[in-house]
Amino acid sequence: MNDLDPAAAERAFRLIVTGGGTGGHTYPALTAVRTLWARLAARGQPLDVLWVGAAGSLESRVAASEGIAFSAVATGKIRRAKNPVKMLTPENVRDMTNVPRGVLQARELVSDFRPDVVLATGGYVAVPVGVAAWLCGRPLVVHEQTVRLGLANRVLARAAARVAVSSDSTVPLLPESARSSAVVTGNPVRPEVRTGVAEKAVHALGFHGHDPALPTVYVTGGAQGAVQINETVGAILPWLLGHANVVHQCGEANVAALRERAASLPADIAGRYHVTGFVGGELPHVLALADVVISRSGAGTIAELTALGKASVLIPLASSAGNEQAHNARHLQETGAAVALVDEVTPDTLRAAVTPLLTDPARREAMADRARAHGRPDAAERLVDLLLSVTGEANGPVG
Ligand SMILES: CC(=O)N[C@H]1[C@@H](OP(=O)(O)OP(=O)(O)OC[C@H]2O[C@@H](n3ccc(=O)[nH]c3=O)[C@H](O)[C@@H]2O)O[C@H](CO)[C@@H](O)[C@@H]1O
Repeated sequence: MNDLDPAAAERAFRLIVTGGGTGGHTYPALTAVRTLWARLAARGQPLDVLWVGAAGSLESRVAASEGIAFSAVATGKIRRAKNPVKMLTPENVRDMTNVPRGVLQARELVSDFRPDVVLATGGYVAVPVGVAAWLCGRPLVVHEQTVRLGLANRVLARAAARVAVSSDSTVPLLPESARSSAVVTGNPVRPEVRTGVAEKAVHALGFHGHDPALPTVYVTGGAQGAVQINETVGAILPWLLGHANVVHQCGEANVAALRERAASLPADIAGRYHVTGFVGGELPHVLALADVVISRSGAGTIAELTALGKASVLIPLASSAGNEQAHNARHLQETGAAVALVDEVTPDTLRAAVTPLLTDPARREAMADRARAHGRPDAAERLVDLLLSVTGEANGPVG
């Protein structure tokens, strides 16, 4: 057990965490909470956590399943348009009024809870909570998962005591006033992601036709699935199954159509194809089984693929904020750590990108090693160091 001032051991460390909307913002927050809990437990100090998020959201479900106290605040997504007048849609006007309402609700929560620190991991809901932290003079740590700052974090970076970023290349892109408070921590990956066992995936998925003599391709479009990836993979599926087993995560909304399509595959290869809407608790095992991953390039997925060292073909979501998924994919491609299919995504370009990775194991392993060189397995620990280091610092107008 580490040394700790006895007075501090009696008192719980108080954390408000906010962020969500997607897995990319939610899971790093969860990983930071778990890592902080373990760090404090090792020195005999309890942790009190309140997660502030949107009602009915992914983060509310994750907090409930982890036994973390949760409070909802109003939040609004501002839909951007090139012409500012076009932003005055009824949805935007309603959502704009939600933001000040959310700030008032969050200010009450922060002032009642009196956190030692507030951690914001992005998403629209983080804005009112981060602003409330600043208004109440509580230290705010912002964590950014992507190379380019998301909109919520661009707003909050100016109010933060520290801005934790996932890549060195983010620092020059920060607002000038936030650069001196930037710390490169990396993007925390859920610890269980590194504990997968390939054989367990075959069992957990009921993937009875899996051929252990062939490599396995994991196709994933993020939590919702990606129609573009589903269609492009679908067009080369009979060819792909001639060379590999395929686990295809396609999004719950698409699973029925893809299963119907799979029913017409020739019998000798059909067993090598496993399609599923969402990969839940078995994700670590599926990643362990995968030799090649075909995926979107959201920051969470990239952090996992680099932490594990996986060869991948990345097909970025073209409409991601600031085109950051394309930036993520190109960033890895520059060092041979992935193949980025950015401009021309067709069955032919996908087949050309995947072929050498399936037919040449040495090439695949070299790419996996270069991907691993980008990984930051200690990201959660570094973020926790930062949370503990700002405790007691004054921040904001009343600090
Ligand atoms: C559409 C959108 O706004 N995307 C953004 C969102 O990504 P989004 O959250 O969609 O995607 P990420 O790659 O960041 O994270 C997805 C997470 O969900 C997990 N997963 C996925 C599928 C599945 O079946 N099971 C499962 O557990 C992945 O392993 C990963 O941990 O936030 C990221 C982080 O700010 C951004 O980089 C993305 O551009």
